[in-house]
Amino acid sequence: MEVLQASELDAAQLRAATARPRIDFASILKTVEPIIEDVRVRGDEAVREYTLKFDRASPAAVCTPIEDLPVPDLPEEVRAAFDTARANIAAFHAAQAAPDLTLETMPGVCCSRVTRPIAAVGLYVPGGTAVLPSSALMLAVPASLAGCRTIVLATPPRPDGSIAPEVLYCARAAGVTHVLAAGGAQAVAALAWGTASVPKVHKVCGPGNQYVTAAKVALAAGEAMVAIDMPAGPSEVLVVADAGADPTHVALDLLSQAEHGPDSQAVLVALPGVDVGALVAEVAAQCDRLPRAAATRAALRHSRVVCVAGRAEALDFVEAYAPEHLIINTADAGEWVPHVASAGSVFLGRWTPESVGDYASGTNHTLPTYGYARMYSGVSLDTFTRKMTVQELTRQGLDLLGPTVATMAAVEGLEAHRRAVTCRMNGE
Ligand SMILES: NC(=O)c1ccc[n+]([C@@H]2O[C@H](COP(=O)([O-])OP(=O)(O)OC[C@H]3O[C@@H](n4cnc5c(N)ncnc54)[C@H](O)[C@@H]3O)[C@@H](O)[C@H]2O)c1
Ligand SMILES: N[C@H](CO)Cc1c[nH]c[nH+]1
Ligand SMILES: [Zn+2]
Repeated sequence: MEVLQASELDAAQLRAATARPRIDFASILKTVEPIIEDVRVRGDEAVREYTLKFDRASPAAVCTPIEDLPVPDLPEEVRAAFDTARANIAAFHAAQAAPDLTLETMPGVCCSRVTRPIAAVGLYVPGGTAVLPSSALMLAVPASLAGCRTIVLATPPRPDGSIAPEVLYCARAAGVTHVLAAGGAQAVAALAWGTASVPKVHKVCGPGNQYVTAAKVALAAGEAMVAIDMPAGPSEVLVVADAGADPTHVALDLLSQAEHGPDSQAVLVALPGVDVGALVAEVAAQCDRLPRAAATRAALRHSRVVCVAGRAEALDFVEAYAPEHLIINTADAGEWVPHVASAGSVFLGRWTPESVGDYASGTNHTLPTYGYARMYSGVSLDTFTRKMTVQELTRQGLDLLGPTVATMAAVEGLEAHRRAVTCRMNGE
């Protein structure tokens, strides 16, 4: 891990210090666009072919109603863990439901805002390098709570064509209606266009690798009439540590996101008194013990340590980086939050490893990466709903508001707009 001094960085060096591993979006699009078009034209047949090509699997069916899939038999301990996580995620997301609102803006002019579920949604659960049943919970629990009727979960099948039983268990428990045995751009395209077996959805949500993310962005910008949640790409973490932070805790927190894959990134912001040399050595030593050491080491190659003079400099760097996950491992962690503007999810104090949010505290782990935490929120109940406004005027309300509307319509030269008002007011 490269070690930098925040105070010595000029503007260009700061940009470099906050940069993520470069993604050649144009070249990924060149791969992804023909897949999207092929799935639009040939539907399930194309999905089958790409699944064979990229995942070396031939599932019995491309997409299956969940009730037709086997009920997975998992060890009691694993079921209990999934059930605890699901309960916490459900509790935190159910509490996010905002009441409808009604306001009389002028006498007799009544405006309301009501919430409606998105009828059909697609949930992408990554499965290329690791099976992520936790992502099934993070997506399906809020979709189900929001009241989405059709919930299609897509995930790459295993080599024998089946869906990982852990994903299936979480999908069933959380209210998924269909399972699409496909990953990558072909899965996202099948969800967005719909095929003979895959119900067309209105929104595709969930994290994934560069092909998944590029397909989501390309489809949302095209003719498929589909929305996406956000660009949720390779996982990343920024840890702020003070001299009192346990070096092993800090090292493992950094590694917990680096181990997601070679394109992940881990950044340590070290406050005065941190023994940076010892910490970097601890990261390397802990990394060597991991089953995914090679991929993790690759992620560490573009990870870095930034030494800061104090809280203000640390916060400036956090803002410039806008991390997906922000861990504040300091004695005064609680005092930092009011000063943090841009992070996907924040983990405070000595006893809050990022892993708890990845799995089971109740917050959502589907979060914006790559600096998108500046403008996107993570997945929540809102991800699966729309707000619809409603208005009703009384005769008195129209008399009061009508002249304003008629004048504005006249300014815009839209005569039918003006007369729709005046004919009601005075039969003009
Ligand atoms: N931001 C978040 O909230 C969040 C949450 C969980 C995981 N993640 C990230 O999700 C990612 C998961 O990636 P993954 O690869 O393990 O699984 P994935 O399911 O996203 O991707 C696997 C699919 O990629 C496609 N693919 C692979 N190589 C291809 C190629 N050469 N051409 C075209 N398509 C190809 C295949 O179709 C395959 O099914 C990781 O980067 C992880 O960090 C992010
Ligand atoms: N850290 C990932 C979100 O960026 C989510 C995850 C799933 N499993 C473990 N971690
Ligand atoms: Zn993780």
